[in-house]
Amino acid sequence: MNIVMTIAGSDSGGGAGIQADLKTFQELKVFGTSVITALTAQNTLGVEGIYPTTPDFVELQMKAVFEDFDVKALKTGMLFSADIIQRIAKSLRDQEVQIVVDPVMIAKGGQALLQEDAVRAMKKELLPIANIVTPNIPEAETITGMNIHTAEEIREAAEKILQLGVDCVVMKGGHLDGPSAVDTVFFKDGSSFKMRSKRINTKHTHGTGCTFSAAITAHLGRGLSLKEAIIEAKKFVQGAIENPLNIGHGHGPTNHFAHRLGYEAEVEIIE
Ligand SMILES: Nc1ncnc2c1ncn2[C@@H]1O[C@H](COP(=O)(O)OP(=O)(O)O)[C@@H](O)[C@H]1O
Ligand SMILES: Cc1ncc(COP(=O)(O)OP(=O)(O)O)c(N)n1
Repeated sequence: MNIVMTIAGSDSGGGAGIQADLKTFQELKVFGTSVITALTAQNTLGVEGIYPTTPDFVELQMKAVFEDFDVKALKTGMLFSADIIQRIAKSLRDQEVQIVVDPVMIAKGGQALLQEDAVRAMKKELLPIANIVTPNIPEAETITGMNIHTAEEIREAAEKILQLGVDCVVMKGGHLDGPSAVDTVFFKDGSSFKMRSKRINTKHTHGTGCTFSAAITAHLGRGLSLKEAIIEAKKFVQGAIENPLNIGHGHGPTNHFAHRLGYEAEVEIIE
């Protein structure tokens, strides 16, 4: 059995965070372990409160899992503070594990899930040891200090992020306009490719970023290459968005069961 880990915040509404990650792991047939950085009181309408875990207890959760399991790949999501990020980076120093960083900063409702001074720690401590980082456009703007509108600016921003030491940057296009949802992937050897899918006109996109990065992690845990894992994850999240559950009164969750029901989403790869 391939074992993976999520280091993230809990979403009481079940659509994002630890809950979305574990559902994705289960659907993709890997064994999911979890390290909780914060509890959120949250539903499809927004975040009502945040109760962070102490850095000591984050470290203890990681130690408990690592000393018992051979974790092949892990993802990080909501990390909340610089202190928690520093402790995670320290705990990962001696581990041989593939690392996917989803640089979660702000929830769809506008609530901050990462303190402002934590971005520095993410850039200095976490991205240099990561294999893949998956920023959406606003997150890439915060990391690079750039305004990003054009394809050329997406490439420039990705190059800046690669310079921090990560092997691969997936610039997610969910926040851009147009009939397609296009994500552009850049590797440190200079190669890149685009993944294009139909943009779904829906408000039920809560947890799309969490689900995408968890699916990448699951596929890395199953032994796929970085490129294969990213493509398979895009298909998984597309299927989950295309088949909404229509639950909750706000931005509802994506549908992780679509994959189990054999739904095959179309994703065009442009080299
Ligand atoms: N309306 C949509 N239709 C199709 N794909 C989407 C849509 N919104 C987001 N995606 C895809 O979902 C994944 C997560 O992207 P995004 O929503 O930008 O992340 P985040 O949740 O971090 O803001 C990406 O692959 C993106 O292209
Ligand atoms: C606990 C927790 N973690 C992450 C998020 C953000 O998830 P994301 O996939 O980016 O989805 P939206 O918040 O944009 O819907 C979260 N809300 N809660």
